[in-house]
Amino acid sequence: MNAAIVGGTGYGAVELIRLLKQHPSIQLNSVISKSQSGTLIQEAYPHLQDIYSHTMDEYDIHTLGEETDLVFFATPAGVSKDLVSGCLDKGITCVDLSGDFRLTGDGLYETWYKKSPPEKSVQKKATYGLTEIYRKEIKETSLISNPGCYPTATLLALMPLFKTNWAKEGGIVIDGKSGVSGAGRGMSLNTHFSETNESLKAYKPGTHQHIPEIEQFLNTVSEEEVTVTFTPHLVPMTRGLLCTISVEMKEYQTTKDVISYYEDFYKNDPFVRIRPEGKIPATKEVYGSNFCDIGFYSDKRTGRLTIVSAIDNLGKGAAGQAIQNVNVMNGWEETAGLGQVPVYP
Ligand SMILES: NC(=O)C1=CN([C@@H]2O[C@H](COP(=O)(O)OP(=O)(O)OC[C@H]3O[C@@H](n4cnc5c(N)ncnc54)[C@H](OP(=O)(O)O)[C@@H]3O)[C@@H](O)[C@H]2O)C=CC1
Ligand SMILES: CC(=O)N[C@@H](CCC(=O)OP(=O)(O)O)C(=O)O
Repeated sequence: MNAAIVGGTGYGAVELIRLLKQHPSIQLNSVISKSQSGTLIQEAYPHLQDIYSHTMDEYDIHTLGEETDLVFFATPAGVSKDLVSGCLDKGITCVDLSGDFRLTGDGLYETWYKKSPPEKSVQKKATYGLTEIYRKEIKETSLISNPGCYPTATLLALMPLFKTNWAKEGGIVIDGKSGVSGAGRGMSLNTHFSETNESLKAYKPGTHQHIPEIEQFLNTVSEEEVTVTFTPHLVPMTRGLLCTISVEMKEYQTTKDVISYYEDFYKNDPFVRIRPEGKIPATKEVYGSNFCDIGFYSDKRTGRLTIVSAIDNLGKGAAGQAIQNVNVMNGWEETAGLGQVPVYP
């Protein structure tokens, strides 16, 4: 299968290039760059010398239609929503890493992304690519809306809990922490070295665009309406994302019982690793991989359950999960191209 990546010089694209190099059934035949078409990717990323040796292309739907079966959009919000339908018309499968197709409720995308929404007819074709939860739907779609990084870690931690009706719908507190690559490669005052190094800061409390995404999908499995308090933090590390989630339980369950339920829930999912009692995951333990590691502590004293979920924001949080979804869509081994053991230390 021939694939193209749009947004060629961004971090998501570069992670896709790294992972696709190991994929047995996908041939990368075009890296499309708005800012640097005509140049070699190694001009921007010397580590990719001899890894992808064609010059980067301009976006041209006719060439894509003739040469490409699959397009990954690794572009900022607001780009893919206008390009995807042209690809689908030509029979090209699309995987969108941005937030353009994730929010389905009326007015949600405009409110949280401050942009005009995608055409409803195209939006309807999108399937949310949280692989472990929507595998059946993913098999039947040609447009994947890949989840956000914080929602991936949060929903994998919380969906099982709401499916079993153990948690109260209110009072969910999510403390998210991301490495700086989560903000992409573009330069900004917020992310440069002296602003982030030796510092830890919260941003967008209560207003982050991933809040409606988390609530929308939890609401598909909860009895009553779920609301979440989500505060992301920027951490002075390159990669990695950790969500520490506190939930009020309807009835106390021991940590052992919670773990045993999650182990069973994810027993056929090669990328979700449930930690044994007393072991809480760290971002270093998933670095460079497609794993989501989840640990638990159930507090009898407060009646609250703490869930800690760790991913690599560029792996399971973006490019890794995008490839996992393509594997599922094509009936390939779900782990194809994704066998990387986390880089440690
Ligand atoms: N970084 C992360 O950890 C995660 C990112 N995402 C999402 O994935 C997408 C890509 O993220 P990331 O790679 O980190 O972002 P980057 O900012 O690193 O890269 C995005 C790339 O898109 C291209 N681009 C920028 N503006 C436009 C435009 N107006 N039209 C077309 N192309 C444009 C540029 O590449 P060029 O000029 O070469 O075309 C740019 O480098 C985003 O939507 C992001 O929110 C989702 C989960 C995690
Ligand atoms: C550290 C950092 O800035 N992370 C980004 C991650 C979100 C993202 O990638 O945006 P979409 O998934 O909505 O497209 C942020 O908080 O906005």
